[in-house]
Amino acid sequence: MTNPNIDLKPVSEFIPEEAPKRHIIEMSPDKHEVAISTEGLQVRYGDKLSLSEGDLRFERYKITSLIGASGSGKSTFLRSLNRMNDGVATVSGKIMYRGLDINSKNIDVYEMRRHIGMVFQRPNPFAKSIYDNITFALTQRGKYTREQLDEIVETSLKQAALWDQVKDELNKSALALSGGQAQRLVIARALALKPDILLLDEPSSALDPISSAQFEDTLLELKKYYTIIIVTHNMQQAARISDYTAFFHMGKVIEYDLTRKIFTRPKVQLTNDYISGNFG
Ligand SMILES: Nc1ncnc2c1ncn2[C@@H]1O[C@H](COP(=O)(O)OP(=O)(O)OP(=O)(O)O)[C@@H](O)[C@H]1O
Repeated sequence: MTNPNIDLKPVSEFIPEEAPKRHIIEMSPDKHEVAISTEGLQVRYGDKLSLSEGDLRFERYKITSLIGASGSGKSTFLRSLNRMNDGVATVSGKIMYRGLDINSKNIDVYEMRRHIGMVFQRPNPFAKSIYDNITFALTQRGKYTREQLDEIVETSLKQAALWDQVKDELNKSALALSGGQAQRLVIARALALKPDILLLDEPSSALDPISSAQFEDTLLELKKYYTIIIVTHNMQQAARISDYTAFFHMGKVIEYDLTRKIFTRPKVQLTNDYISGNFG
């Protein structure tokens, strides 16, 4: 007979769920130059812990893709890297950039974002001319001559592979650009601030296949000068452009390795299931 004073829980609740196996690449300082890293990063929306991802390192001048099913925490992670979750979520842990914890209170977030730029899923040009879109943020905080601005506009548009298409109509409204051109413009806008790291959140999901292919070529060109971390749902894209891939699942990175290893011989079954389309 059971004792009615004891609230018996099902036995299954006493057995801890087995933590999924993980495999995270080691990056040794003598072999890999690390551009940005996290230490004990956790993100909570209200009471809900949505991301608990300890220590990850991202190599300089490489492209790292963040992949995983919807809701696995990719954007939450990416947005935390340049404090886009401030005011939206509670982000604890360290984000180390050039020896500084940029998640600490005394950081000038605006200044930090000049170093770590972000481009969102949907291109969001300002209702201004192409030229002013690129120079707007610069002129808000600094003094530049017209010649300096002209030079920055030209260089950024060239890097974003848009210069040839728009060089004769820089005063045209940016709202008249096509989707692919607008995405390049917002990249040029981010590049004008001369960032070190570019964070891209599904940047080509709204583009047609041709624009998307051109966009991938642009990224491969940009990685000569920038460290790129990109969220993508497109497995082929991750396989084509990235040096490293991190697979997210339920707020954790399950596997993080060289892209060719992730896509040819992943070490964790869950990764294999995801890339072979068994879930997500
Ligand atoms: N602003 C928010 N407020 C509350 N919960 C949020 C917010 N943004 C994300 N979440 C939750 O955090 C978890 C991770 O979401 P996140 O958007 O980071 O996933 P994701 O992998 O980027 O998904 P997707 O591929 O669909 O963009 C989800 O459970 C989501 O509901």
